[in-house]
This record gives sequence, C-alpha cells and structure tokens, in this order.
Amino acid sequence: MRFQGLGKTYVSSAGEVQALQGINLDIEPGEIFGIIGRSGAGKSSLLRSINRLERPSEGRVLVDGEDIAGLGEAELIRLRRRIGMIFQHFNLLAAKTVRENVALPLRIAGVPQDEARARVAEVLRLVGLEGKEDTYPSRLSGGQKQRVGIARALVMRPEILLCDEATSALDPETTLSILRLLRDINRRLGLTIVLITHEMSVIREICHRVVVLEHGRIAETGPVWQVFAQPQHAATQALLAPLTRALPEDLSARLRDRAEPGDWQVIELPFTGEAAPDLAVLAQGVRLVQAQVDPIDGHAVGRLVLLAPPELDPASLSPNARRLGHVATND
Ligand SMILES: Nc1ncnc2c1ncn2[C@@H]1O[C@H](COP(=O)(O)OP(=O)(O)OP(=O)(O)O)[C@@H](O)[C@H]1O
Repeated sequence: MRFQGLGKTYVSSAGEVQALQGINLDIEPGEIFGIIGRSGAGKSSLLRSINRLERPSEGRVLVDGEDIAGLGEAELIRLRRRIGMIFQHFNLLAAKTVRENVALPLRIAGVPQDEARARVAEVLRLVGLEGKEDTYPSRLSGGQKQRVGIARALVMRPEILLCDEATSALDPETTLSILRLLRDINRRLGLTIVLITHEMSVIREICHRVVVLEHGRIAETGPVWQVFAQPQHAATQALLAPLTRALPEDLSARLRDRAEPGDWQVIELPFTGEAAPDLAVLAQGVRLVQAQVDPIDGHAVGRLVLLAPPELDPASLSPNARRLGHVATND
C-alpha cells in the first residue's frame, strides 16, 4: 500500500486541525509495519485512511495500486473485507457468544452456514480459543477478548490487518502474548499488519519497519533496528527514552564535563546492529559499567558504558564511541 502526499484536515466548529501533512510512505505486502507518535500526532488518521474510515483531504492512498478514493459503495465493502481491523477496547457484542461474535462478519457477507461454522472453528483454533465458543465476552479476560477480536478480523481471510492500539488496554504479559500471536499469524498467513502504538516496546517486539509521526508529519521512518540504533529525530529519542537505561546514579552524580587530573573517562559505546558487540574492547584496560544489548530483527542494538583511563582515545574503541564525561576514580 502506498501513501502519496497524503494530507488530512479536520474541520469542526473549533476550527481546522491539520492532522496529517505530506505523508509519502510505502508499506510492503507481508510486513509488520508500526506507526508511532505522541498523542495527537496523527496515527489514527493515518491508519484509518487505509480502509477509508477517513478520507484524505489531499493526496492519495493506493491499495494494490488502486486509489481507494474513487471506490463506490460496493467496492468499498469489498475493500473492507480484505482489510481486517482490531481495536483497543475489542468492540465485541456483549450479548453474543464468542462463536456468534466471530461469525458475525460471515453472516453479514452471506457465507453459507456450513462453511461459516468451519471457518469460525478454524480461526478460534488459530487464536487459541477452543473451548470458549459458547462463552460471553464478560466472562473473558482482556487477552481472551482481544483473541476474539483477532479471530473476528481473520475470519474474512483479509490480506491486511489494522491494529488500533490493540494491546494498550492489556497488562505487559498479556500484551506480549497478543504480540506473539500477531507475529505468528503474520508468518503463517503472510498477512500484512499495520499497527499503531505509543510504545516503542511494542514496535521493538514485532515490527519490521516503523514510521514516527510528529505533528502530522513523518519525523523518520526505516527498519526498526536502525531507528532504535540511530534515532535521528528528537521525537524518536523521546519515545525511546523509557527503554534506555539511565546511567547508574552514583556515576551520573559524579560525572563532570571537564577532566580533573587523574580522572577516568566515561565512554558510551553504541551497538548499531552492524555486528554483535565485540568484548575485546574490555581487554584494553577499560572497565565495563553498564551493558544493554537487545536483539532486534537479527541485529544487536544497544550500548556499553565503559570507564577508560585518561590517555585512551575513545575512537580507538570504535568510531561510534562517545565520551559522556569524566569521573574521579579511587585508583
Ligand atoms: N474527527 C475529528 N475532528 C476534529 N479533529 C480531529 C478529529 N479526529 C482527530 N482530530 C485531531 O487530529 C489530530 C490527530 O489525531 P489522531 O487521532 O489521528 O492522532 P493520534 O496520534 O492517533 O492520537 P492518540 O494517540 O491520542 O489517539 C489531533 O489533533 C486530533 O485532535
């Protein structure tokens, strides 16, 4: 799918709000693509333009090369059958059982009962809800409710799945299990997944590529490991801050910009995913203070914080090495 010069302006009694501006972006078939940004950055507007829940004010949205702005009523229904959607608050019908909730899109589409029954059983198996067919949503946990939401989206065999803050209402453990389910579905069915979130940990967990939105514009976009390794934009850095471990307190309290005689250097050695960290640097008389390295999509991303003697040139450790400051040491 492709966004070309996409802009969205909302007009209300309070005036105009430019929610999106100049969005040019491609999302490839079969990838898990994340949209992140602060509240009000335009994430929902972008996601909802994919199935035309929002109409562009400018530019175009192409799905399989087709500009969806021109679709008539019947074509729009066909498009939306190819694009499933799941929601933060699940949007299940409380008065219907799990089976009835999941079967609903098939009933609306007029799929014969026998086939519908088989397809509902198949997707409930896929999301791990066998045995819950006759349960009502109020008796399910949040994670189980979202599994029903996923099953209901998949039962139409879509090519694209849109996830609107699908894990924001869940605890961390349940979030992880839902993200793993989505990744599993992406692999098994080759489904394209587009998700919005305000948490970089969600992006890190399952996305292949990401776009960071800021005030309706693209702040940056790229493979997740690259954006994590070398965030270019202040908005991205701010979103990453909760995931980056702060320096140990006793060290940061003693850190100074200018070296006093005998001070050691505090050096940050980022790992940008090009290669796994090479601990041979530790043999050069430096001391390891802190290490954080995450594998992201097959790349090692993170940083080491080292204490190095005053005479050592940080560049001798790595071209990316950065001096954070100086500290007095006891010896
Ligand atoms: N129907 C609407 N009418 C008027 N303004 C709107 C409408 N929908 C969204 N907006 C405004 O457009 C901007 C972008 O909203 P959007 O919901 O796309 O952002 P978001 O990144 O998804 O935010 P959040 O994380 O808070 O859901 C915001 O300033 C919002 O107030």
